[in-house]
Amino acid sequence: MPLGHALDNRFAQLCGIEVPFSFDVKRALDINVRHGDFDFLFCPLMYTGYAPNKDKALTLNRQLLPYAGVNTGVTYGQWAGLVFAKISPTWLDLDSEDENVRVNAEAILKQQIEWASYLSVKHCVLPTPDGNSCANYAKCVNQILQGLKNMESAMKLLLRIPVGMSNDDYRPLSNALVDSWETWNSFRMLCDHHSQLVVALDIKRVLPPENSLKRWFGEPVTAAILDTEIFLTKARGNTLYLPKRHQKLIADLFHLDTRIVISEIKVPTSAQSAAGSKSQPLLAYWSQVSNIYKQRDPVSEQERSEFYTRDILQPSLRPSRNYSHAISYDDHEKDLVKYLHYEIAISRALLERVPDERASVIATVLVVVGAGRGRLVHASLKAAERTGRKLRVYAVEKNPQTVIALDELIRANNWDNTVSVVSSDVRDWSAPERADILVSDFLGSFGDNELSPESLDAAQRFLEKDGISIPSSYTSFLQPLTAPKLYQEAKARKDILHSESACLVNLHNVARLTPSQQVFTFSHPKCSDNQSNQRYQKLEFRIPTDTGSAMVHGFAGYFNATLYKSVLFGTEPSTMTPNLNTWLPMFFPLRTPICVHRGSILEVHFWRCVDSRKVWYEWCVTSPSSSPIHNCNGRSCWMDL
Ligand SMILES: C[S@@+](CC[C@H](N)C(=O)[O-])C[C@H]1O[C@@H](n2cnc3c(N)ncnc32)[C@H](O)[C@@H]1O
Repeated sequence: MPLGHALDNRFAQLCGIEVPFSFDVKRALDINVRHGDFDFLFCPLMYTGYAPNKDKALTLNRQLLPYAGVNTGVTYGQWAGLVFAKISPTWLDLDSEDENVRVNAEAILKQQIEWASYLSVKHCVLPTPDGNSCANYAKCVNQILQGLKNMESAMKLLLRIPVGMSNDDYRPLSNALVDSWETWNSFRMLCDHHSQLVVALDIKRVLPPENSLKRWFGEPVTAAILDTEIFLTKARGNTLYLPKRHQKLIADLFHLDTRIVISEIKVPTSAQSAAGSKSQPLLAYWSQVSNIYKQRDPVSEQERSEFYTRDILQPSLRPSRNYSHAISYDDHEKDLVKYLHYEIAISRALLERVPDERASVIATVLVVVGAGRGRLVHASLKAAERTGRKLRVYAVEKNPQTVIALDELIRANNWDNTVSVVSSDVRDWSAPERADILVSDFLGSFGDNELSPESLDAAQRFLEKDGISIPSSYTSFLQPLTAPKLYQEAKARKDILHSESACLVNLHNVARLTPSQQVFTFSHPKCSDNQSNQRYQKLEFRIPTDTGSAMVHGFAGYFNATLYKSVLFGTEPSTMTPNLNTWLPMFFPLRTPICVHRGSILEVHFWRCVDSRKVWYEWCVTSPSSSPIHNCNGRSCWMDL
């Protein structure tokens, strides 16, 4: 049973089969998909043995070419959903010195795509370009891509790119070898990053180093073709298996929604006996892939709910304008992990501040600044109960709508004796007494990007000299990314605003090129009122030598916060707190992507700028080449004070 059907997902294209040319596509579909184990067919649409007359240029559309699929009874729905068309490579020498060969190749490439489009095929796999010379090939594909824009069916062109080496090619790593990622990169740059040009990876037996492989996780890898030669046979029992690294690669590709294709083209006869059936020689290969799919970690509810937000640029929050709708609070309040961390931090602060013997006499003054609908007030009261300490709470909130809900919560729970609701901006509030503990939740995805430093500066004037701020510090982090999808999205808007605005993104189809590095740290309470909230940081990211070259489309931004002493949480990937859901990573784009080479240094400058009305970031790259300084004077994105 096809993998998609077996998993109750009849329309999923999870595992396909590459078959040789056949005029009778319906029969091939019946054998492999309808009555077989595969979700789709990957097949040539033109007889592969066909060769045009080398001495004569073809007249486009005049010559009848040997196509498959003519009058075969395959429905348009089946062409669209069950067939990936393979554009035959044998005579497609689009960069030939010989003009006739080149012109014929151009004509036949176009005709094949037109034929596929006429049949409603949605995926056409293009032959691998020659790494040394492919400009004319790219020019033809680019012309086709421009034509596709206006067509109803959004056909994708998959460029077939080998990854690793087959046994025959194997030599210890040599500089002379063309890095296939570079071939892909130069081809997509020639086609101006067109979103319908994607990748079909040809997975080979000997895989490149881990970092080099990881680059593909940022690319639009729509299919991965597994040659049967990558499967090994156990000495005893004749059982097929996949090497560990291939297993992991396939699992990672499934995670990116890549379709896996098993190629029937070179099935060894030994495999037929391993499969135990001559009629279905690929069953054993299919089982290996299917097991990898079934063994993936189950998708959590949270992941499922975030599925449709993957790799979509969302405007970053602006504290002065957000939280005007109840829904913003609904989203925040779902994060139980966040509130639990606050509760633990407040408990520890209470225990250290008030000794056991004075617990019944001392009431700690705790101010929640930006109390929202009261979740931090609740966490504070739970901490008091848990530690047996007394509290006097002020809940300060500037949004009058939210204050209604906050007030309601306090009265409904009979907390009025302990909690006073203050409907005011904290900057304008005259506190009736000094606070021992200040609890706030102004952190943004990049730590300080929702004006936590400025808001807490205003609150510090009513904090006791030895008072505690929760959080007590937070640090932002940056990490260079390959993220062509995000780049395409920003570019499609065709304005400077989108190409240099920091956004929130559920990062999925991206490659993280180096570990992240710290950018700005803020601590509270501040030692001196004069300490500025402006910051400047220069960072140097070294691209690992086994990565090869890579494209940087921008930077992911994260944060880590210390709530109180050892109570920490954050989103920085190497230390991130599990199930902390409030914050998506930030994305700081580059207007023009920058190519970095293995072992090189990527030098980045980041500024946090402040004037009397607003706060904003500016950023640029100065090595290996210089970018413009982005978001000059906060012209595209800023936070109002
Ligand atoms: C991220 S929400 C947190 C709400 C609440 N603490 C929670 O955890 O559900 C931040 C809240 O701070 C409020 N706020 C922002 N700046 C403020 C200021 N200067 N004074 C008072 N409240 C402020 C906003 O209106 C919003 O309700």
